[in-house]
Amino acid sequence: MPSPRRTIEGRPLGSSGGSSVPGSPAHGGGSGGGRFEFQSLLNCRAGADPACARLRASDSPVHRRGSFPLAASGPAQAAPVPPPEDARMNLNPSFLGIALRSLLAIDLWLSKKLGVCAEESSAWGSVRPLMKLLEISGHGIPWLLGTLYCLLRSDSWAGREVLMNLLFALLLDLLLVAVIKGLVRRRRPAHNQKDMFFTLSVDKYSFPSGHATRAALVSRFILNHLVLAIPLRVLVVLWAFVLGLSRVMLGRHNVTDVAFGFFLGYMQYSIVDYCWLSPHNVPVLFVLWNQQ
Ligand SMILES: CC(C)=CCC/C(C)=C/COP(=O)(O)O
Repeated sequence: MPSPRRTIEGRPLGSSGGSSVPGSPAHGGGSGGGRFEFQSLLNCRAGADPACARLRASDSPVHRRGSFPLAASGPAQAAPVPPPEDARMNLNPSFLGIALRSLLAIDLWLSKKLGVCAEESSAWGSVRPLMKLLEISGHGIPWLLGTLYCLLRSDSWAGREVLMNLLFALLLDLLLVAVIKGLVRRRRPAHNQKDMFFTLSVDKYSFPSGHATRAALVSRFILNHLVLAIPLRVLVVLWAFVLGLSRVMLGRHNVTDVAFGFFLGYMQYSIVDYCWLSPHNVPVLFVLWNQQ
């Protein structure tokens, strides 16, 4: 017969003798301390043991506020030992904590469900090449090289000004995404294949999606600075949306990476618009250009 788990005092846990020695599992000092305390509390019968009474008195939020009669009676009250902060958080998770954990669980579940072309053998594996083409259409390299090429070929000042700002927007986007990815360090989904074209070191992380930020930024930029017929404007918005969706379908990202990416890209355009580079506010850029 397996022997019952014992505390460092030699009394079995879960009967009536949960120890509250700091650093012991029952006190929450070891890994998973909150769970041990919770088990001890469940197994305690009211008034059966002073140690149990001490645990109840120090753990419950009601008792901590001092409004429970047991907390004010009995010899164990002489030196109540408060549990460590992390153990209290395990027992009393905040509303925000529960909401965030639920959102994360829904995010992971939905992202896995939507990752229908993460592999060739996946349900929609046959459209994977098309998704990868979309991936290249939102990659930083073609956008940077394309903008630089157009800038060098442009023969109008108005065109140069717009392209100079697009270049600034693309560089700002790369910088902000790299900083946030480096800070958050959220791993890409487990079902992602590591076959992405030309990545930076931070691109092993997934939050936020760089393709989604670029899609939102560039499409807002184009809609504001190019005169396009309505069908083309719809196409631009559609491209941005499908590009974001394809990130999840390819298994590169979770839904929240893309949603935040869209939000960030949208806000980045506002920054670019606010700091708009022109011969009036940054004459040096345009004077240098004139001298070439
Ligand atoms: C090397 C350059 C200039 C850009 C990297 C572009 C890239 C690979 C971004 C990662 O995008 P996701 O975060 O959407 O996977």
